[in-house]
Amino acid sequence: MAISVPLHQLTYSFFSNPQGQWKWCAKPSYSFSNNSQNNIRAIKASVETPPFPLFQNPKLEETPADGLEPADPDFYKIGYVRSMRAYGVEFKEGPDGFGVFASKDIEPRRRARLVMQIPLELMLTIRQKLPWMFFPDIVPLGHPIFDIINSTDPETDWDLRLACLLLYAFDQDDNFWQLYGDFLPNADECTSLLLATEEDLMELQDPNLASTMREQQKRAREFWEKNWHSGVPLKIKRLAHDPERFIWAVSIAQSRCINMQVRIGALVQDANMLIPYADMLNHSFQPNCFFHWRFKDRMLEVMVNAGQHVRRGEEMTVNYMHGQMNDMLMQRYGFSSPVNPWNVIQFSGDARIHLDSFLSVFNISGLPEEYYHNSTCSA
Ligand SMILES: C[S@@+](CC[C@H](N)C(=O)[O-])C[C@H]1O[C@@H](n2cnc3c(N)ncnc32)[C@H](O)[C@@H]1O
Repeated sequence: MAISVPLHQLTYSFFSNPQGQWKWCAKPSYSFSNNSQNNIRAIKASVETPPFPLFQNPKLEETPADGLEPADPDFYKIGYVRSMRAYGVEFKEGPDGFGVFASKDIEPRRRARLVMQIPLELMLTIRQKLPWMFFPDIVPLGHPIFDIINSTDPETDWDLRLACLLLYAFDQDDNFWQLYGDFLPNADECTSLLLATEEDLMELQDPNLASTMREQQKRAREFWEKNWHSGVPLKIKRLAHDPERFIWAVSIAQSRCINMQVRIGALVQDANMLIPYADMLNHSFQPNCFFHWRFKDRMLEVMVNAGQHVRRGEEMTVNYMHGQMNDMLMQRYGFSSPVNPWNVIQFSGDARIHLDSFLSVFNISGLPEEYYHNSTCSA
């Protein structure tokens, strides 16, 4: 797992791309190398063909024309042998980290179309309400991590709880997340502001967001100090030797958690879930995909919208947040969107007429659309 890079050795920076999007990153670019041992995300394609037929894996090229790197075949294999299925999609590394791309044209259909299925067994899941419950049932009663998770508030501490479960899963022999962890962003790749230094937070030029992030960092650090003190048993200690490791796990939980109402057996429950493969979908306010929980088979399905045309090579996306402004996107995921519709000042039809008539006094009329937008939209 690529998570032990000491934070103080890194240079973090905020940068905006030509589209006006703000993003925080420990390094301005990714390292395209296949070396998970050296804390570098494994992404390089090999020329082996995966031994399973359902994946329509693209023919791997030495230098991809689109500048994106196909995922390591192992990335598919570890999920496939445990019943994850994907149809007509491929995972590639690009400017926003891993993303999911169409490997063939998807013609518009009257009904939504299935592209991925991920079974419950591969997910890390914690219920939001007491009695708390998690899947898969990997934490034995009496294990001290059980007590640590149990000491939290299920409604507010979902991120701390998921972080504990994730760290615990990494430590379990033969647990799927031990393998999947190699494909998660490490501390210098993860854009979460939880990993930002004080200097970086000052650069935000948003005192509210900066102070929220400081509080969140403090909360995660204090939780680690309380539960990872020198007297804890080794089986707890080794899950997170330092607070940076724990804060990294919280940032993974925050930036990848999917909240869903799932029915498992007779229980319908709100759950916080880390869902492998689905968590590689990047965000768009005009997404072409959505998530669907399939009760019968207890699996998450990623569906392409009805009527949606997706061309080969196009990115598949979901909408992470409805009705939230860029500061919320920054807080949770470490990026903002220049086209966030919730950062637009809402003028009612009348208000806009009033604005136009006010401006006409100054001989200004017919302002381009962007002048009606809130100029503070980049967090
Ligand atoms: C759920 S993960 C998606 C997979 C991720 N790209 C990866 O490499 O593992 C969410 C993270 O992806 C990145 N991301 C997703 N959508 C993005 C977007 N529209 N613009 C910039 N970064 C984005 C951010 O770093 C965010 O914290």
